[in-house]
Parts: sequence; structure tokens; C-alpha cells
Amino acid sequence: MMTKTKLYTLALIRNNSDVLLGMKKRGFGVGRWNGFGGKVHSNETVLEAAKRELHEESGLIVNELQEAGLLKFEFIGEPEIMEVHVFTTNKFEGTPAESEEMRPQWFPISEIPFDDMWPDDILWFPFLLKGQKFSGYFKFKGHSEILDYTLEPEC
Ligand SMILES: Cc1cc(-c2ccco2)c2oc(N)nc2c1
Repeated sequence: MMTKTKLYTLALIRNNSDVLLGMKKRGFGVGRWNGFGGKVHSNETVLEAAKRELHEESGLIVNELQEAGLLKFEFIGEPEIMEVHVFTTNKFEGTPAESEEMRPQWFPISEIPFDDMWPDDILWFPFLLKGQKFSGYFKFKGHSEILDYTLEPEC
């Protein structure tokens, strides 16, 4: 089967020792805490999409996002590979506000709710929190079982 890569963004906002997560209220990943992001439109760059999605989902305005990592997700039996560009910043304007998609909440980095997040997160968050860029590939069976993965720091 021919696989097709689709671009997504994911932004993790920091404020000193806290990280901003959103509870997904509907759609893909519903019921899990995650960063803010979504699909990249054909008329925008990945960076523009990351800023747009963050604003749509959290109300925050960011002028700069730094690249944090790259994650590729494959699902057994599905042709699409999700190529997720991960960004982070601690420079933002505004106060997080609930949207139709997301309910935002600040978490101390010592209390990140990994049990209620995508199962890959506990694996790559340490790189993110250390400011070490990373590149990962995860093969999922359904939405909760990782069959195998690769994950490495990228310089
Ligand atoms: C399979 C998968 C997808 C995403 C995703 C979709 C759009 C943005 O991210 C994830 O995000 C996280 N943290 N794990 C994830 C697993």
C-alpha cells in the first residue's frame, strides 16, 4: 500500500517550571492532554500553521516558536503517516482561554499527566524539557498501543 505523509504541528508552551497543555474536547485525540496544533493548510508554512493552530486552540499569540523536534506516526492498516513538527516557546502574549477544541491548563513539569496523554509523550518529553532536539518514529496499533518505535536526539 502506498503511504502518504500529512503534515501536522504541535506546540508546547513553557512558563518557567510549568508547561501548558490542553484537554482535547472533540475529534482526534479526544480525552487526552496534549500540546496545541493540527493540520498544515496548503497555503501556509509549517511555522505559520503552528502559530495559527496555537492561537485558534488556546487564544495565545506567539511571535516566535523554536523547533523542538520531529515525530512521525504510522497506524497499522492506515496509509497516512502523520509528520508532526513539534515547537516550543516561553515567549507568548495573552492568557490561555478555552476553545471549542481545547481546555487549557498549566502543569508543573513535575506533574505532567502522562497517563492521560498519548503514550509516546512520556518517551520524548524529557528531550523537550531539556531543550534537546529529537526525532522519533512510532508505529501504533489503534490509538493506545505502540508496537515499535525509534527515538534519538538530533543536533
Ligand atoms: C499519533 C499521534 C498524533 C499526535 C498529533 C496529532 C496532531 C498533533 O499531534 C500526537 O501528539 C502527541 N503528543 N502524541 C501524538 C500521537
